[in-house]
Amino acid sequence: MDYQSTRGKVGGIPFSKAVLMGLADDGGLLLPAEIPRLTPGDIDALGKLDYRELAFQIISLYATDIPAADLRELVDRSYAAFTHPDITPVVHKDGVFILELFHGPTLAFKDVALQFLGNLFEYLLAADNARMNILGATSGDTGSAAIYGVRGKKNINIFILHPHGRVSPIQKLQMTTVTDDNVFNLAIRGTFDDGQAIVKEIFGDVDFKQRYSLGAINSINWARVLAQIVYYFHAWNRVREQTGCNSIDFAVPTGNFGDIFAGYVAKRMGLPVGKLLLATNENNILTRFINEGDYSVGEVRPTLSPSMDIQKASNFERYLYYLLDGDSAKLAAWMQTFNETGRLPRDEALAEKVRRDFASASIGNDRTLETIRDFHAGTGYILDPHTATGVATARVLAEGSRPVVCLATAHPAKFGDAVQQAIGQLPPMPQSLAGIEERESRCKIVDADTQKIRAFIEAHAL
Ligand SMILES: Cc1ncc(COP(=O)(O)O)c(C=O)c1O
Ligand SMILES: N[C@@H](CCOP(=O)(O)O)C(=O)O
Repeated sequence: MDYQSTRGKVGGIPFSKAVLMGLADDGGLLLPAEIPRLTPGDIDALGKLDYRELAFQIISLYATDIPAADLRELVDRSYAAFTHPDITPVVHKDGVFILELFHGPTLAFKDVALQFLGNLFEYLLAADNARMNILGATSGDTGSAAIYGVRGKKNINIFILHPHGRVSPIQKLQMTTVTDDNVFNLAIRGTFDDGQAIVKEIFGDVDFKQRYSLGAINSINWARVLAQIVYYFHAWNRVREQTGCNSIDFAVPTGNFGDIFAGYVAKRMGLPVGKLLLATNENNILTRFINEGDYSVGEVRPTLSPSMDIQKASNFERYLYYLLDGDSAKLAAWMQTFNETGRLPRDEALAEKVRRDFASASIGNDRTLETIRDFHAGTGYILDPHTATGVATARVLAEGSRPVVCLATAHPAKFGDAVQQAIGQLPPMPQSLAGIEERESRCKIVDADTQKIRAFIEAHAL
């Protein structure tokens, strides 16, 4: 399988090179040259597999230059760090299916891909005795999952930018209490969007990128999206076993559009998905796009679901590529317009096409709290505030004819303040967080300034 850029100037790249490249060298995002289409028989056969074997089978379709035995070992090792035997179990509560994606080391869905990506980087670098300096931006969860994925690994340093004062206290501690020599946490005076723009700008300087062998752990890296496709198949199998349904909907709390894009790819592979229900918080640019065709950027507002406090959704470019039927020239022009004006041209015919696959709702803080409260009162189950936006969206938008799977993207213990506000008690603390407040912590506060970040990397890179 070869990879090509959404902007059309980079192509014919094998999987392993695409993983190391991260952002395409023409500024676009890498996509597989084609999305494999599975038959209903293939999908039934996948339904009989456990999570590790399913992951191996799906990833094999795209990672065609990694020998099968090596890939199997990478996958097995990546999911050994999960605390639930089903890796991403599905539970049935109050009429919805909850896909629990938070049983990895840092208690958010990011672990599913970043445990794998950390091991994959190590494997690819070892083959050439090479080094890598990872640069990533986080609104709270990617950062710690990436750090846990590569902490202490030889030949890798990691630099993570998070928005100062805009992540939850536990999210911050999960990042900053990892004091291995190869980990550098930078709290920027700005928003996640500022951090992501800095990362893209630095990756866009191809000389700098090559000189320091920069690696990407954000969902601009195709391997992230790839590993996230797996749990859509897994959830389908589990729900089908229980209900005998013919198709399902997924409700996905969304910020950078990586997770829901993985669901879109699963649908294109043949998974019987009815609608992808996209949940946003007050940072609702994607909801406005889906419902009104209006893609215009606003201020990033702090909310109770801080990991979704994003306006410029990186992976949206990958989706636009398919929406524009692979017209790279038009897409490149659109992205330039967006960068210059903060908005995309309105196109009602395209918006209509979008609504065949997606429906969306924007869930404010009050509704988020109300959903956590009601769900807890009815079931005893505690939703984290991100998952609550998905459950609320499912309640508003589900058509009733198909089961809905809500992606539980984080463990509630990461967002204790919001949970306490909703139900008057803190969620139970998982063992992995015990004593985290007492651990030594390391973080540098910096301006959201590309030159300063670049200089920091130069001074600390491998
Ligand atoms: C807990 C949580 N939920 C939802 C999201 C949104 O996912 P995505 O950025 O892939 O749209 C994030 C951040 O990525 C997150 O950390
Ligand atoms: N919500 C994310 C934002 C970054 O998204 P990514 O999927 O592109 O890494 C976070 O928690 O950092």
